[in-house]
Amino acid sequence: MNSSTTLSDVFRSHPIRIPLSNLADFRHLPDSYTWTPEDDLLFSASDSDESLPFIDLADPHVAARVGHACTAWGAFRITNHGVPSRLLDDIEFLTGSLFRLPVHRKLKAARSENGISGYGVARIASFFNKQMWSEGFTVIGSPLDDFHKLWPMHHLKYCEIITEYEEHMQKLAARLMWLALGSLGVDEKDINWAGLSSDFQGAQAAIQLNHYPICPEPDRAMGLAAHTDSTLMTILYQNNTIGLQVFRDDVGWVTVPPVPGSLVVNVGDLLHILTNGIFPSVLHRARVNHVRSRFSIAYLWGPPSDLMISPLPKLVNPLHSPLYPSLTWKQYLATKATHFNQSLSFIRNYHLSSDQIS
Ligand SMILES: C=C1C[C@]23C[C@@]1(O)CC[C@H]2[C@@]12CCC[C@@](C)(C(=O)O1)[C@H]2[C@@H]3C(=O)O
Ligand SMILES: O=C(O)CCC(=O)C(=O)O
Ligand SMILES: [Fe+2]
Repeated sequence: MNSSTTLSDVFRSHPIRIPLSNLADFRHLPDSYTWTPEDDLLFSASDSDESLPFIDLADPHVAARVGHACTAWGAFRITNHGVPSRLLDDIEFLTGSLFRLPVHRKLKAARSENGISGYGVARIASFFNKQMWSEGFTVIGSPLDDFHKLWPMHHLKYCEIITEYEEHMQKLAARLMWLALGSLGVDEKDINWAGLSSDFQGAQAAIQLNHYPICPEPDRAMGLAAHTDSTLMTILYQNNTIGLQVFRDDVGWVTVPPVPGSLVVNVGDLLHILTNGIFPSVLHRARVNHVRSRFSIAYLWGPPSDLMISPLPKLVNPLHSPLYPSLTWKQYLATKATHFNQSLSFIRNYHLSSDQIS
């Protein structure tokens, strides 16, 4: 993850200050953590027993299956992905070790109000009146300084895990991107036109570690509220605890139970833009429970942060005019910091009334 300075600049003009509480201290759910449909329109939308596609990456028809899942769901689960299970155990161990530290130790690496890396609540917290039952840690660029603050004696061991995880995720993300775009007939020259190299060199990423502690009243609490990711793609590992849900307009909330060794892949807003709306970026959220702590690790993968992203010309024609203007990941993150889940419709409407986004 190089050029971290560029993505880190994004939130300088969008500071957030959300108090962190020690969730383990609460025996009852405080009002400030009690969600109702007024706090989030989709809070009580119906649950469905549909299941998210499960794709074996060794399947001979893998590209068609990925393409279908991206079009119909904007998400899918994968197996046979090549990420060693030992590495998944290591990243889960790192995540558990981090969040099990006493609060005063975690706060040594607290994210600053206008910063991007470190310990804190998810950035989307600023859009809700109620607090979410979770804590997070964002890694962009080298985690060395933050990890040194957390584990003065053992930080190098944890940095190695992050580096190895990142290397595997980078390769997997590029492979999945090719499967998804290949299913639409997009080839290397279309990608080069967009300024991306065929191995997606220069792509940037964030790693988001999430912890959802045991909750006294899970039905009234929210772990991570409904959102889409501002990425090209997100690859998520979850520990063996239920919580992730994806939303489909026609069926409601679909639970994505963990399957040991598998990963979940989400289409993000930028891939939605690149495919001119063919792939939806999936709305998802995390619920909590009163039995087991839940951990998840999201690899949020995007383009070089200053590269202009726009609908691929191959996917634009007289019947399908471009739905979105060109913009960089940095510009999109800044839009998201103001317009949150309305960001795509905001830039779409802006595009229809003008041509450029500043
Ligand atoms: C690159 C990024 C995506 C993200 C904002 C960030 O700058 C770093 C944290 C990411 C994350 C992880 C949790 C959910 C999310 C919506 C959030 O609040 O912070 C995503 C952001 C995003 O995808 O917009
Ligand atoms: O914890 C989860 O299952 C979801 C996490 C997530 O959506 C994110 O980090 O962006
Ligand atoms: Fe997400």
